[in-house]
Amino acid sequence: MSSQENEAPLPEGWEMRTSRSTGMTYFLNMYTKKSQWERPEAPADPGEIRCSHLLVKHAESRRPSSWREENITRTKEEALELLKGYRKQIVASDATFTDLASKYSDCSSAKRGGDLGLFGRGQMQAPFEEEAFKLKVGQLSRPVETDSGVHIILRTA
Ligand SMILES: O=C(O)CN(Cc1ccccc1)C(=O)c1nc(-c2ccccc2)[nH]c1C(=O)O
Repeated sequence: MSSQENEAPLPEGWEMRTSRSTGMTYFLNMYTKKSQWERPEAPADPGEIRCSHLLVKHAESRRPSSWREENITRTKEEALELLKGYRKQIVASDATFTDLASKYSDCSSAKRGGDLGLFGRGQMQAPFEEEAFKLKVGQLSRPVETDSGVHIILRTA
């Protein structure tokens, strides 16, 4: 029994492989298919993820206007209260994320149930990216503030 087999399980998203040419053990990131010799300490970076979000804008949003409302005047606190209410409904299964995002999100993605498609790091505003890349698939974020407004994020892939 080599030391490798009886060590702690690998972090999520990694697999152990043996090099056909050298017989050496290496580690494969199952998302990006990148390999490395060092035993990984953290879950594999997924490279790209897919999320949906529900954005509630407010008077301090960089662009306080949306398909829903020409001139958005609610305060940031009111926006946060609205968003917490939507999150409660989703967690209690009283409504679906897609349904509420379609009806209430101030982002143009509301037309797609909040779906933003696949994105990698460096594409979204930093607070949004930071929260989104922490989520496991199927997990719903806590409210996140960006220059656009306040969001809840659902990781879908
Ligand atoms: O922040 C601004 O100056 C204006 N934006 C940026 C924007 C505007 C149109 C389409 C995409 C992004 C928004 O306010 C905005 N941000 C988002 C957004 C923010 C974070 C993640 C995904 C979308 N959606 C919107 C929107 O109107 O539809």
